[in-house]
Amino acid sequence: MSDILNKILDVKATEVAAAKQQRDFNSLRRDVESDAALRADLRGFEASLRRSIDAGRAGVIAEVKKASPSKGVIRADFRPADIARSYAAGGASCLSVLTDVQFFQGSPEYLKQARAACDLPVIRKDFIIDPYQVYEARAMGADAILLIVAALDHGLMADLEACAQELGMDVLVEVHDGDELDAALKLNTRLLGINNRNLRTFEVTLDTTIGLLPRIPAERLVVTESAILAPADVKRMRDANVHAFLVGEAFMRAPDPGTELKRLFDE
Ligand SMILES: O=C(O)c1ccccc1NCC(=O)[C@H](O)[C@H](O)COP(=O)(O)O
Repeated sequence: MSDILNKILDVKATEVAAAKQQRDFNSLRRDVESDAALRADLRGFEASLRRSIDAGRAGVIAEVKKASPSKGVIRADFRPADIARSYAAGGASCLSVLTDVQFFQGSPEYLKQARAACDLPVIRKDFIIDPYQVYEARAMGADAILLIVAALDHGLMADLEACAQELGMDVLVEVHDGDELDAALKLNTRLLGINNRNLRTFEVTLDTTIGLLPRIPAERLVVTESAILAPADVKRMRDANVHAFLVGEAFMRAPDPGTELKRLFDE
């Protein structure tokens, strides 16, 4: 069965092959590793989330997302730098910027623009299947990458994690069910995303996060992802001891995303 995740992964394989034709891996790697300014320019993604939580607030990864496969165009008037400034003013801990072009109408340029407009650490939100994309992520300024367990076998996922961590980036590993959780817990990263959206069917339920919580060791920092739309959703998660959130649509549909962030998390 060819679902949306498989379609996206097929396109990613083609994109990576084309990118390597434009610029080979060794050249990209040399440039990233020899750039002293880039090496020094890391903002600490996990550290920023933990600072918010240690201060008694929610850790909010605020997403910069124009469109998605499940919802189509979400924000037609899409200005990443303005959105980033609004999120920073609204109290976000970190940004998530979609860099996928074909399915989310994102762009690496959007990541650069958003990061340049504020002091927040940024995760490259894309479908990473090759070390080449990890180096690309750092080259565009990313402080963290997302690894989706449903898209990767364990050996590759461990290699991608090692590659990101060698470059000083944090890794958010994303799961949706118990088997994926078992695989994710074999990685070193402490950032564990639970996606409430099934990436194959688009169904959403916050029960996904709640159901997996008892199996997660205390040292992991759980990030609940997708379908957080109202203060009641935030309360439900915080009552269950989940204090880190990745939110896109609810903010992107609001006239001022940072004001909506405050409304959702301060009410
Ligand atoms: O959102 C989709 O339609 C989608 C489809 C296929 C793969 C991934 C997809 N979304 C990525 C995300 O998980 C969300 O952008 C992120 O968690 C924020 O979700 P939301 O707050 O519901 O916009």
